[in-house]
Amino acid sequence: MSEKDLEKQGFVCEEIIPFNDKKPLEIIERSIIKTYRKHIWAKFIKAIKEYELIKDGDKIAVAISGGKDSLLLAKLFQELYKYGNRNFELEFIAMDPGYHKEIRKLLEENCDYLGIPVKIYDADVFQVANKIAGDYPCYMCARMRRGSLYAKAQELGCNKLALGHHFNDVIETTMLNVLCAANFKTMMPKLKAENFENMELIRPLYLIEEDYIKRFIQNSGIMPLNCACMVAAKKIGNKRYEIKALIENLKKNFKNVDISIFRAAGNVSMDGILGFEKDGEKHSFLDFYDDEEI
Ligand SMILES: Nc1ncnc2c1ncn2[C@@H]1O[C@H](COP(=O)(O)OP(=O)(O)OP(=O)(O)O)[C@@H](O)[C@H]1O
Repeated sequence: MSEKDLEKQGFVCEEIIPFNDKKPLEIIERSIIKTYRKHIWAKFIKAIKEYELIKDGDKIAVAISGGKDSLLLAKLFQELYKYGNRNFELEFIAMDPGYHKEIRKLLEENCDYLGIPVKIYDADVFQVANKIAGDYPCYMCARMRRGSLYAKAQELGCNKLALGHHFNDVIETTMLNVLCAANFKTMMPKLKAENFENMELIRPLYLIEEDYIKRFIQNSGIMPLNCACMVAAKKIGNKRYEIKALIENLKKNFKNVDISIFRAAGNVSMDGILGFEKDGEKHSFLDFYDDEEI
């Protein structure tokens, strides 16, 4: 699919336009646990319980890009802190990778309006990724961004970094890996950081569908950062957008196909695979075949 076709379908830097003026903060906060109780709040709590994302004494750095997902993530953590047993601490961090002045201002205004005490710091990610990664800056940018966020979280004494990836990010990653990288690997709800000791990454929006996040933000009247990237926007289209469109099309003919893709990662049959990789080492089913009883 060409960039033009994707744009026509609204898959390139889709703008999220509010449905109404900004609602008062108390109304926005209440909507999270009332209007969106089933599709957002309950799923946030479910992911935290099911994947054991929070442990007593955790200090969690919530990473805010200013987009719809991470703004919601920050509000969810604040609500949990308000009503939960407060067995954890929170920090809110945002890295300015070289945003345009207006975008930085929007990020500050939104966090201010939403009562999120965010610590914004500068990092030269856009320029460096653009310089060293040529036509494909996204991968490099994402890696550098992750490293920078881990470092900031650690500096603040945090042991966890929370990111705003959601259900659709998870299934798109699974499909990207099968269709483009010839492997079966999903996006995990939590993982241990490779280069940062005692640091874990958690994804509390893991079970929340993107459509509800969009709806929540549009109803709140907040204008999130939509397309803050200053580098890739002018370069090639992102394969992720094509996968998004593919899944949308599949949904027309296959009932609950999104849920099936999601669940596949939890139902892998070890008797039905040719090989697997564990801790960087490859294994074949033949390694075990002769030892198994007939
Ligand atoms: N500049 C940044 N500062 C802090 N956190 C960031 C930044 N960029 C990304 N993140 C974190 O990484 C997550 C995934 O980033 P990605 O760019 O894929 O976000 P997204 O899908 O556009 O989500 P969002 O709507 O939150 O921007 C974000 O939800 C956020 O938690």
